[in-house]
Amino acid sequence: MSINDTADKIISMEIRGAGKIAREAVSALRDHAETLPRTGDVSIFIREMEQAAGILLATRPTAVSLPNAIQIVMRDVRSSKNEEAARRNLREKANEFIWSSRTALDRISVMGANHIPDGSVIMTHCNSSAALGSIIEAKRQGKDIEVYATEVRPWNQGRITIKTLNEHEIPTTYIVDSAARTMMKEVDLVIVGADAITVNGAVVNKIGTSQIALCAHEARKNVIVTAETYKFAPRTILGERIQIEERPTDEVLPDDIAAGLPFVRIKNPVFDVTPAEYIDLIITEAGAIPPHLAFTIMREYLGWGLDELQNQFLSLEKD
Ligand SMILES: O=C(COP(=O)(O)O)[C@H](O)[C@H](O)COP(=O)(O)O
Repeated sequence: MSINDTADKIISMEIRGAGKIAREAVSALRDHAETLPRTGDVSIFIREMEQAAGILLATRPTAVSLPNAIQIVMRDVRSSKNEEAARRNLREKANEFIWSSRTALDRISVMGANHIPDGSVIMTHCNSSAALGSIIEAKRQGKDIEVYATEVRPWNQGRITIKTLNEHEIPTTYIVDSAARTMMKEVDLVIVGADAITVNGAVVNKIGTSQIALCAHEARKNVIVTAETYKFAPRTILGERIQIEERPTDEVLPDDIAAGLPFVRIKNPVFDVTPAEYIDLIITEAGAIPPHLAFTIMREYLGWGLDELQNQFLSLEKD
């Protein structure tokens, strides 16, 4: 798919969910490289690819999987000696990312399932392939499980979730978002995905996740986050904050109704932040970690955040 088509589909949410956004963006970059005529000048190729990456990066601001995936694919391209090497590098890195991101999901699903005891009642929120993968794998292992799935206003991603759960014949109860606390007493554990994880172990995920985590904490139920390592945000080491996407207000209330309510302001933040103290475990393809070990994942798997930090200090010393 072309860069512009992919970007449009990410903006309109036809392509959504942090993992899928990353894979589709990478595959669009790989396809885009193939459409560029050979000029023999590596700097032209890099410039064109940076421009394409910029279009994809501007689509949605919160899921850190998007800039991370682009960085993974573009990092070595930027230092390639000639055009052929740059092209080869991009193709190889893109294929590797897509493959490893799928492998990561499989690993997380197995590890996640191992953390779901037989007989569990699970609550999930939004539509996360990593969270659903774990639930489906638990069922495949023969565990007797049940799920409470929330509606997820205003986009109703919960409908995609219940459709998938239904396809796997997993008994599911569909509830409105505001029923989460009432139903928490029926639940044994919460499993959700992530759009970003910060250096202090806070998890950014679909709006409402933090309320559910708070209810789970109050009811002493475990909260498990399933997230590939590329959902961790190394730039938070440098103090960068995760931008919470605000979407159009007519997703919450149609414009014609809003127009008749001049004193009413509508807000539509679509992600929220769950502090580390409300999270029991983060399951990544590299293993399950307590949230306060987020830094370790960044250091081991996403080293460039630290390179940047190092470079910043080096340039300070030079000044
Ligand atoms: O919050 C969402 C999706 O939000 P939106 O629908 O606004 O993109 C998902 O929980 C995470 O992206 C993780 O998903 P996955 O595990 O599939 O990467």
